[in-house]
Amino acid sequence: QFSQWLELLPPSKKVTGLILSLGPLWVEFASFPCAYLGLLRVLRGAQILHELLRAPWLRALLRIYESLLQFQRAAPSPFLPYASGLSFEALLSSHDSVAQSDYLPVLPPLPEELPEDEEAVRIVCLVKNNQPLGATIKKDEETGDIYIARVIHGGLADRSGLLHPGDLLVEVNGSSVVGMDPEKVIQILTSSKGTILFKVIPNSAQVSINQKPVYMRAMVDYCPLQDSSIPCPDAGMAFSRGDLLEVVDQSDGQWWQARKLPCGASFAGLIPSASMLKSKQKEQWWGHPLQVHTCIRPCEVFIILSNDKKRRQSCTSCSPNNNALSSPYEEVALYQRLSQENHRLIILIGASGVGVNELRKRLIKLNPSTFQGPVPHTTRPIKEGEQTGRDYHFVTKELFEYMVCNHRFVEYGENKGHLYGTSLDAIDEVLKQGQICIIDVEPPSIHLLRSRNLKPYVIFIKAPSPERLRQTRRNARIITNYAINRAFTEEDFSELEETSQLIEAKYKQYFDSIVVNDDLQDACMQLCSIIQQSQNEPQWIPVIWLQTEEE
Ligand SMILES: Nc1ncnc2c1ncn2[C@@H]1O[C@H](COP(=O)(O)OP(=O)(O)OP(=O)(O)O)[C@@H](O)[C@H]1O
Repeated sequence: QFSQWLELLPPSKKVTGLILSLGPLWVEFASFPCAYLGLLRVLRGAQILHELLRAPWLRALLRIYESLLQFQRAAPSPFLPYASGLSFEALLSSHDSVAQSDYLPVLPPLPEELPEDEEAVRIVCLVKNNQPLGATIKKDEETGDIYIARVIHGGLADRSGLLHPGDLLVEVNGSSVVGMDPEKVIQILTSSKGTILFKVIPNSAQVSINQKPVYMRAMVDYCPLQDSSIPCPDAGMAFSRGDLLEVVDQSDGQWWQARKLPCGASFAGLIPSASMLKSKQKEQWWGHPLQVHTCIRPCEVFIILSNDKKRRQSCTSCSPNNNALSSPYEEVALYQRLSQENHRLIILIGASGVGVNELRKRLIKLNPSTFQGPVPHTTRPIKEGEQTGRDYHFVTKELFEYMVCNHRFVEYGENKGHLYGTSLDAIDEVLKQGQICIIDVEPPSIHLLRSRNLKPYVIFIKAPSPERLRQTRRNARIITNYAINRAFTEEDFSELEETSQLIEAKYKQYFDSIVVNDDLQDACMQLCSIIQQSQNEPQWIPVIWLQTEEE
């Protein structure tokens, strides 16, 4: 009904008509919430009204309306029409129907010729709440002018749609701010209560670019409070390796705006762009500490309105990759595996002795038709009862070395004079049979396996708390370089805990999931369900894995 009525109105009266109808609608919402909302849902107009009410321009209009009403109540003036009992709705509709009213102010006619250098001024009224305003300001040191430097995506200023980067800030609450220090402007804002009035000269060169968000996985840690080059530390957003970031604004080549996912904050924070972060990494890499931080004082100020089995040797001392030169962000996209596609490779990572192999064996035993491990290659002679292709691929030393030279092995090593290795071909064989291939490898091998074909899903098997580790492994046996099947010693436990922490700290950006191996049965069940999810539910993967070879 509402939309039909709105459609019948001539274009000039649509806004007026909408405003006129809003008052009663609010009242009805409040009076009969359940029944009325239920009825509204079936009306076509409800959708339109909902969209309209979310529009920034209408919100701004309603805020102005609210402020004027407050002003009217607080200071009735004989010169204003609504002070004489005429409602604000009537004032807005007065252009046509009530234009002849005696109560209307008589405005001087527009001059025939407007001076060309006349600048439009915009008055912006924002209601102070507990959120930051979501804009930064900076001073032009030559002219003393204060500008809006940045409008933070999703913040109050952004949602109002009334403040834009490059707008010249002329007055705050009626006081001129020209030539003032940005910190002083912030002081005025912090000390003022209720609504805040900004007088700005809009940036005429402003272009509104509607950017699509880009999703990135952080491959490095970042803390704005430790970065003196950030234009406004208060607006910065800290992140750690592995965090998923929704980058909502890349218009500035140096400082992007992003939110962490899953989305908690309604507004974005400043993060360094990929090129910016890369150059910071390079600076650190070349080790010129005096040149790293050149900017001593932030130049923008954030406006805040209030406050076979061999023991594995985990290598954790070397860097996973060359951090200084690798990309600080990895663009990702949601991927849902199609039923006709190969399953994603499952990689289990963990400190030696944490139980990676035990969990892998249990999963395969639990459901051998679904889960399988790749058949390893070896140069040792075949034993009685063994079958080539089932227990091992028994190959000659020459063939093994040829495969090494051709990078066919994910990992290989020597034990008692014989070579053993896990090949990429053996992984492919499992996947081609439609099974889920599960492997456990050393952390650095992740890099070799991160490919478009395998789309690996990495699960970190984490050590439980020190107490639970000792309790649960009381009867467990381990294989070491020197002894087969001996009980864990206190030294083993300490080493296991330390290595587990180091692996997590260095490789967490590659982990898709973490399973704490406390109770073996529980860990196995948890692993099983995570693996099913990895294959059947949408997951974030590097965009590059979704591109074809030519791209
Ligand atoms: N949650 C658990 N509770 C009790 N015992 C466990 C648990 N997880 C593993 N174990 C036992 O700990 C021992 C070491 O486990 P496992 O062989 O799987 O280690 P690993 O992580 O593969 O390390 P490595 O490759 O060095 O052998 C095994 O005896 C295993 O049965």
